[in-house]
Amino acid sequence: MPSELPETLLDVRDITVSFDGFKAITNLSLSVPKGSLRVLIGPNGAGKSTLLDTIIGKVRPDTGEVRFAGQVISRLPEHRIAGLGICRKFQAPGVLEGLTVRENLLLTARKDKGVLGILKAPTRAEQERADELLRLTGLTERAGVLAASLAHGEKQWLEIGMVVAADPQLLLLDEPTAGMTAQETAQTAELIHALAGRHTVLVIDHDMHFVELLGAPITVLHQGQVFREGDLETLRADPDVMEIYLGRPRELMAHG
Ligand SMILES: Nc1ncnc2c1ncn2[C@@H]1O[C@H](COP(=O)(O)OP(=O)(O)OP(=O)(O)O)[C@@H](O)[C@H]1O
Repeated sequence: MPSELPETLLDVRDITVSFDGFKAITNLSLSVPKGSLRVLIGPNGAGKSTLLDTIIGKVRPDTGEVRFAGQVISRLPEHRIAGLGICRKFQAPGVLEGLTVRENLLLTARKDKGVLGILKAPTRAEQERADELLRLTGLTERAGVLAASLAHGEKQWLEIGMVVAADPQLLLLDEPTAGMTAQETAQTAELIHALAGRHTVLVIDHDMHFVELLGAPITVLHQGQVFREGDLETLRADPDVMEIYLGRPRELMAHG
């Protein structure tokens, strides 16, 4: 492969997904380069969640295929797909509220997750990984605090840290800033920027202020198809994009 071309990690090829005859996704193709950050937006019912469900193998496409690092994964069982390094945030092992932030990260950073492995003292490498995840998520100061007493945003960052502990190649984040304050939202954008590069990140969000902070290429879905791709400025100037948000144009224009 020529080195100047970015390597495609996720390649969704012409998929159609239906539920009892209703097409939630129709002939959708999407290609995401390795190490990149991509944002997925679209009005309610556009097919965003269904697309993520299809990528992780929870839903099967009727036709078309999903390729990951060149391999067709759309016929693999869900656990095999996860094993290849695709992680969706809600698949994070739930935060254990009775443990500290560091203990939660340490638990997910353990290589040997069997009962006997968990009982052993963590290795130096596992401790270092937990500390690295604390730094990444901005939770170093909160390391010794019980997860139960974290603020909403902090708990979300801990969950992201726990997903990242498995070192997924592709990270799928479905509305990571839901319920967050403006300050927490801005910090989440920074965290996601820090993740991109080592990981490939696909984010769904309705919060256009957050999307603006991400500053990444955007794919607009509408009625189960890719409607447009571009940056936020171009999309906001596109009357057809405004049209599909009709009734909710504020959603697309929102600043803060
Ligand atoms: N399990 C299902 N059974 C039947 N229809 C479904 C199912 N899942 C999704 N749909 C339908 O498929 C379409 C796409 O839904 P999807 O949840 O993927 O949209 P979305 O873009 O994620 O919307 P939102 O922004 O509201 O979460 C919708 O019309 C929805 O009602």
